[in-house]
Amino acid sequence: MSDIKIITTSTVRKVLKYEELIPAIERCLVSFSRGKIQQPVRSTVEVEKHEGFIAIMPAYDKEEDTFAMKVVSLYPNNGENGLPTHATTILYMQARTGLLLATMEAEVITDMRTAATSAVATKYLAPDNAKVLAIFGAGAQAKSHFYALNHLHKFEEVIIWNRTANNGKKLCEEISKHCKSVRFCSSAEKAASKADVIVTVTLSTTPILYGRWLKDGVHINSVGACRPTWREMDDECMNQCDLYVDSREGALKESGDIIMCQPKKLINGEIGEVIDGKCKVDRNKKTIFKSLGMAIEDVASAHLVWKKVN
Ligand SMILES: NC(=O)C1=CN([C@@H]2O[C@H](COP(=O)(O)OP(=O)(O)OC[C@H]3O[C@@H](n4cnc5c(N)ncnc54)[C@H](O)[C@@H]3O)[C@@H](O)[C@H]2O)C=CC1
Ligand SMILES: O=C(O)C1=NCCCC1
Repeated sequence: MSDIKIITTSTVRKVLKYEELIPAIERCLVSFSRGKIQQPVRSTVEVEKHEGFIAIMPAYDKEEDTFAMKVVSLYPNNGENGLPTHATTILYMQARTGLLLATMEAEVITDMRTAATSAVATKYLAPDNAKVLAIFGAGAQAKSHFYALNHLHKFEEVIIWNRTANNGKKLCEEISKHCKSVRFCSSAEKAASKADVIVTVTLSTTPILYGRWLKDGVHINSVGACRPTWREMDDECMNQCDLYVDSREGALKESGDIIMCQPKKLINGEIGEVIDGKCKVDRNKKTIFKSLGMAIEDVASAHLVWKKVN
């Protein structure tokens, strides 16, 4: 047995590329919805004293014979102290023996695989000819979402809204090298009402996106609000849209946007069912992809990284 490898952030950054990651994510979303993935809904431990939580996320891909487990902590208040709000590690194990092959620093994997998942959802749910992308938030996920979505589709205009204008403007500066028209907008309403595709990637626990702002046919990737009492979208937004999720089981346990919605909001399908042709989509309708994040996305990403370093 060779030594266990420690794979650092800089290695992950070097080897993980959207051109391979996006198809790998698309494949595993289908496998998940076909029941070919063994993945419990993640277990979460609340650390009330510090307003944080820690979750463990294991999954086994029966077709690929790959296994990994991610540990993720989310401490929203860290941001105020200049610390990362999320900390993540993946244990990549040999499925055949259960032995540990590698420990991977997983922040870049988490940013990229979440954005790749939203890119896949956008490919299947967004209106044809989407021109304007609005991103709500300016953190790690906002950045990765721009790059993943820009990889699949060239938007004519990208609008960033963020609670803190300075951070929003900094993100605009960075991504303006890759898109002709990028601007910061201090009004969430104005940003949303122009957009064909909206990405919400904030740590807000109350709605920041309202149904009354939405354009016809808009597609929303809602990536934040991963706790049963947290919201990113108001009831009107939820009720105007057809709703797709990564995992029904996960969404019904964790998504405040779905659990708290009045009247009760029905899920149209899992994105894996859409890709697989088992669930028909009307692209003229407003759609939401509610992403909670799945361990199998980490398994697929870690496997790509592992193949590159071996
Ligand atoms: N669905 C998934 O697979 C995953 C979801 N996430 C979620 O995505 C969201 C963004 O994560 P990161 O970019 O890594 O975090 P980050 O800490 O890098 O950025 C957070 C962003 O939220 C904004 N924000 C914080 N509090 C806010 C409030 N009350 N109202 C409006 N904006 C607020 C900040 O200004 C910042 O732009 C989080 O909710 C996170 O938990 C993260 C990883 C995976
Ligand atoms: O899937 C993940 O990774 C996460 N999802 C929700 C927020 C924490 C990280």
